[in-house]
Amino acid sequence: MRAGLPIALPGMRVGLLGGSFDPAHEGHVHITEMALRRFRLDRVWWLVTPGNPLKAHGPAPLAERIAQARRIVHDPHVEITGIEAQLGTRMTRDTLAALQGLYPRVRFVWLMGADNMVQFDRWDSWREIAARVPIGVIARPGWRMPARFSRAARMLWRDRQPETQAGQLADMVPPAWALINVPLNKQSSSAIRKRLQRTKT
Ligand SMILES: Nc1ncnc2c1ncn2[C@@H]1O[C@H](COP(=O)(O)OP(=O)(O)OP(=O)(O)O)[C@@H](O)[C@H]1O
Ligand SMILES: O=C(O)c1ccc[n+]([C@@H]2O[C@H](COP(=O)([O-])O)[C@@H](O)[C@H]2O)c1
Repeated sequence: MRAGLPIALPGMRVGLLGGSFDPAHEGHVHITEMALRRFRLDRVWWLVTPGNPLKAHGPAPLAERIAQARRIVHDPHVEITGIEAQLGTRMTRDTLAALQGLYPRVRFVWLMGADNMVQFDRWDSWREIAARVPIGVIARPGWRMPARFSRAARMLWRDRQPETQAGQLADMVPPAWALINVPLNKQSSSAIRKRLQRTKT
């Protein structure tokens, strides 16, 4: 195992929550706890990205975002990582390929909020991502229906699992995905950034 990377035992179910976390907020903590419980995961690793390939504006420095995320997460089952910077990957497809090479016996599940499902078909090699790992989608206010009827969801409709099967998602052979309904949380990093900007001016 490469120095500095998280430890995972063979057979562990690890959820990967990729994000800008600019800044991390209670919504991230909430969906992480929901994902741990409903997808029956052993761990969730936050992958704090050096920068979302689809977002034009660069986020705050990685070290700052990681330090702030660590201040708000207290669950020992959750690890805040800068894995993509460590591995030198930016595209999710490349990150997953690298992680699956490094942890061949770990069962990874890609996690994302429903808003990301709506633009998933614009991600690099998104069909390959869906073929590599099961995907757990978590409800977000205003995005449940758009996610359900998104282009990616339509193209992967055969692979959609009923919510009642969410606990088995990590054991399924991909492509497989499930959308879980959870108590909604309105927090968003862009709203926080806007508020901070207003207080500065
Ligand atoms: N309140 C929330 N409910 C559900 N999912 C969320 C919520 N906040 C963030 N997520 C999900 O967490 C992951 C990381 O999100 P990200 O760091 O982009 O935060 P964000 O609040 O969505 O940021 P921004 O407002 O800048 O887009 C994404 O998959 C996103 O969909
Ligand atoms: O690989 C891609 O093409 C790709 C395109 C858009 C977003 N992503 C990933 O999606 C995750 C969520 O990003 P964000 O900025 O919405 O928090 C984060 O891990 C990004 O690297 C990945």
